[in-house]
Amino acid sequence: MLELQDVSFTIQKDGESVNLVDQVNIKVPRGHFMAIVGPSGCGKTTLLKVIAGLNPESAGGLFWEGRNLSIEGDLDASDIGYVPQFSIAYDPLTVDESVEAATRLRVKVRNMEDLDQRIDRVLEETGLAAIADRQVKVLSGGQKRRLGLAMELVSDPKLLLCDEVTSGLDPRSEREIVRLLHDLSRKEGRIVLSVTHSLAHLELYDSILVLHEGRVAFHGPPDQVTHYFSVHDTEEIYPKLATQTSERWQSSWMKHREPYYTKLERNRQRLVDAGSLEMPRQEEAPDPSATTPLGTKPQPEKVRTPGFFTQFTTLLSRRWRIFFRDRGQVFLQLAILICFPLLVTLFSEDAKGQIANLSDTRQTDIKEMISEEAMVKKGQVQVGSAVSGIIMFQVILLCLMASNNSAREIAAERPIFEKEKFGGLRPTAYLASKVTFLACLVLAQSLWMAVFVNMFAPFRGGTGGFESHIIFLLLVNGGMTAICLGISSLMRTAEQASLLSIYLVGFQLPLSGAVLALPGAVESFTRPFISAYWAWSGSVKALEPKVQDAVQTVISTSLSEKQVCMYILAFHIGAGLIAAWIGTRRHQWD
Ligand SMILES: Nc1ncnc2c1ncn2[C@@H]1O[C@H](COP(=O)(O)OP(=O)(O)OP(=O)(O)O)[C@@H](O)[C@H]1O
Repeated sequence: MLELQDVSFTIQKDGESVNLVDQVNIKVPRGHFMAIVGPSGCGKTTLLKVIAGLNPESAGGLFWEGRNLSIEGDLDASDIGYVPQFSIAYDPLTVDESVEAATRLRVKVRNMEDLDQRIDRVLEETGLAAIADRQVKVLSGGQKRRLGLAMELVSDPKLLLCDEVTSGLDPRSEREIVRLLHDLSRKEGRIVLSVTHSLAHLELYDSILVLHEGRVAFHGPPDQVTHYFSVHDTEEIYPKLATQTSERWQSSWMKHREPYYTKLERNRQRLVDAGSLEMPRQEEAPDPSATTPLGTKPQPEKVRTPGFFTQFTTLLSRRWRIFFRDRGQVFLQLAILICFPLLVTLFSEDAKGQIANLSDTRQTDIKEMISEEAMVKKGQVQVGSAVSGIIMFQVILLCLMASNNSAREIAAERPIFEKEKFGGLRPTAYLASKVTFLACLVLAQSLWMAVFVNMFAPFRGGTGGFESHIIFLLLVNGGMTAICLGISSLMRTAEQASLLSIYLVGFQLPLSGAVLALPGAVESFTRPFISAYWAWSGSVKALEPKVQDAVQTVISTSLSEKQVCMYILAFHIGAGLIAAWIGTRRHQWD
């Protein structure tokens, strides 16, 4: 049995305490289907989140089979299913793939047969078997709600919490979903609590909880609700609620509730006698008035959460599948991959001759060069500008790619991630899958940028210079990708994350000092944060001495040693990953 004793949830608003849920007392036995209804803003979702443990209660206690959840710990993630108002499936995946991923993330299966059986059973139960191959994006509203339920049922939850799963559906689909929830509550002693605006189909519920301004105004059998409120039709309940304060409704309910609870109990006994309630295997039908001390009854087979590696591989393969199914994303990535290096080579076309001349002049016609000092200086300036420009262009384009890689990566799917975290997903497995996916993009982009540009405008490096240049391109792309991932993980919305990441990239060039020298005070403050500077500086230091000299003639910004540049870029990667890790651990349901 689920029992709430004087449960309140309080927030601070304008320096005052406001009770969004106020002293709620209810008892819900196993195998029970309860509707939570009430006018908009009365606290239905808030109460559901308190029961789920997403909003920790400010006062009172929640009990599960007599066990105080606040003291003895919450239910296991697999024991609770929470179907939120938003869709928890990815549009490009099929129904089958969505349920499979949910199962692999939530349930430690014994083998492939066990996995298939679980998926098939859930698809059958929710009526989705016939459309298992259909993509989520083409499902109807009702089918999406069924899918949301299916993805929660994979772990056989004892407590299924549904938030507005019927809103926006046509009357027929709404009835089908309520009927489905009703049937689910008849299996394995499952408690199903459903928040709904709709006062239709109330007869399918075992009990109706009417909330008013966070307080209980009624909790009893559906056929008693009109009688209690002295109305002819359920539609008249909400206007009736507005006729007196919630305190009065609450105190009135506390006085009258016993006979209604007796009726609820009688109804329940009838169901048990008729064999309509299927109780959990190895568990006796629980006595609703009894509290069960922890561990005194044999427990049904426990569903266990899979390990890090299973969750990591499931998420990674799902990410690649979503990537390849999204043609727009694949096209954009390919276009960026091909066009950005192409752009650099176009701009480097003129510079090639100048760089070659610098080499020719020095090696074959040194005497003439000395006599024509002015010409040499001019040549040096041209070569220095060209080489520095090409390197910085590569660096900036890679920074742009980085922000495109990761700015939305976590923020855009935050609600789904929070939902999966609630279901037992480890944030470290999630982050590791993101890092692995992004590392592949970073590798492809940086290596191709370095190699492609080098084919048309060879990098004039000293010993090991080109290899160092590749490393700096990898590090700057990796650093910016990690930082943008951190931003994506910390920001509340994908729009905020994108905007901040674009600003970050936009400031790289002016603050790098490669184009214009910055005032000393500004430079020493901003430089540590400007990845582009460190990659550019490191790459310039990797040039052969005479080309490096040419670059030095056109810049007034000091260059840093290669080792220092590498350490700082590695630090940027680390800082970005730490920010991403902090963000993923943070609770950000809303
Ligand atoms: N974290 C919060 N901070 C401040 N106010 C909140 C918070 N969560 C909920 N509220 C407010 O508490 C009230 C109850 O919200 P809740 O979402 O529980 O209502 P509801 O009954 O589910 O509404 P609806 O039927 O419209 O979905 C609303 O006025 C809402 O604005």
